[in-house]
Amino acid sequence: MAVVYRSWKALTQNAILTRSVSNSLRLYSQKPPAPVVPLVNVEVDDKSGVAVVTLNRPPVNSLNTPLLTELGAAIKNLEDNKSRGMILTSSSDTVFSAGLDILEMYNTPKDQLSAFWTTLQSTWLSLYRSSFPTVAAINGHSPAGGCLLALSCEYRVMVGPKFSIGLNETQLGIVAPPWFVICMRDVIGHRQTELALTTGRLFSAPEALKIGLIDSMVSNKAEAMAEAQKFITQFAKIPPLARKLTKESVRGEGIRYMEDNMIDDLQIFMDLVTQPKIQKGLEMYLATLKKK
Ligand SMILES: CCCCC/C=C\C/C=C\C/C=C/C(=O)SCCNC(=O)CCNC(=O)[C@H](O)C(C)(C)COP(=O)(O)OP(=O)(O)OC[C@H]1O[C@@H](n2cnc3c(N)ncnc32)[C@H](O)[C@@H]1OP(=O)(O)O
Repeated sequence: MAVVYRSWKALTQNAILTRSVSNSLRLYSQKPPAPVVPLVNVEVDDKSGVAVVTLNRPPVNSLNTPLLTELGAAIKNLEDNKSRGMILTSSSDTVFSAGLDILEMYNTPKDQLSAFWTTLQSTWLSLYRSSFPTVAAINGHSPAGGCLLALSCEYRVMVGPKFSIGLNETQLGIVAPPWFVICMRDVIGHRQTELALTTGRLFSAPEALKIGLIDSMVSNKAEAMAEAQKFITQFAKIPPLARKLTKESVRGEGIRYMEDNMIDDLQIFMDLVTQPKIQKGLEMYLATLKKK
């Protein structure tokens, strides 16, 4: 028995030695690990105290769980530090955000699907009810979830005329949840929302300006940033608590909807999106995007 033990021990020690030599050799031959690039950049201007939060998930800033988690953390951080305001924009020249990452909803295990949706719910709520002023500087296309992010800010400046924005969910065979609808309705009104959502219409920037989906159209990102700063500056003289409570009151319906219905909303999402027919639709939509 002792012999067996000794030889087993020698064997394992030998294996450990071999493994550690080969690990070291592998380390020498490996490239240095790629730097971890944040999916969301936050830069706070020293003078104005305004934070520029830049979505940075090339190529199209599709919203997956890690990006939404980072965005949620960034907003919480600004909240904790009593931020003066936030401008939400994109590092891409052509896309603000392509909306929810369809790969998070297609063929996804249930626990991941559930984590994805609850992260979206909580990040959305923290943006929508943030105590500080928020502006979307929309410097590219902004369909579906991208439009939701923009609608959740208090002011929208969009680079035009060539980019588009809207809630196009029905075109994909899915449904914009009630809180998406509330956001749209509060900005463009009931009638326009019904028309826009049932057709899944994407609006060009001039069309969006006409129906009030955006507040202003500019010709480049620098102009968008300047106008966004200007919007936030007007709050310098407004007492922050009065501002925050007023915003919460105006946005009460959306806030209460989410607070009271988080679990039901998740359940409805899970039931709908896991249906074979919807999965097939998402598969076909992904294929058309790839074929372009
Ligand atoms: C009452 C009950 C309620 C229950 C609710 C239930 C369900 C609803 C669930 C959710 C609501 C959904 C919200 C959404 O946001 S769904 C996403 C909708 N988004 C879109 O339709 C936009 C699709 N993308 C585009 O139109 C274009 O990409 C673009 C944004 C106009 C940019 O065009 P561009 O030419 O610049 O890029 P490409 O098209 O070549 O794309 C590059 C690359 O990215 C991939 N991609 C694009 N968009 C997405 C996406 N949203 N998700 C994942 N991947 C995306 C594309 O396939 C390309 O990939 P490749 O591998 O070919 O490089």
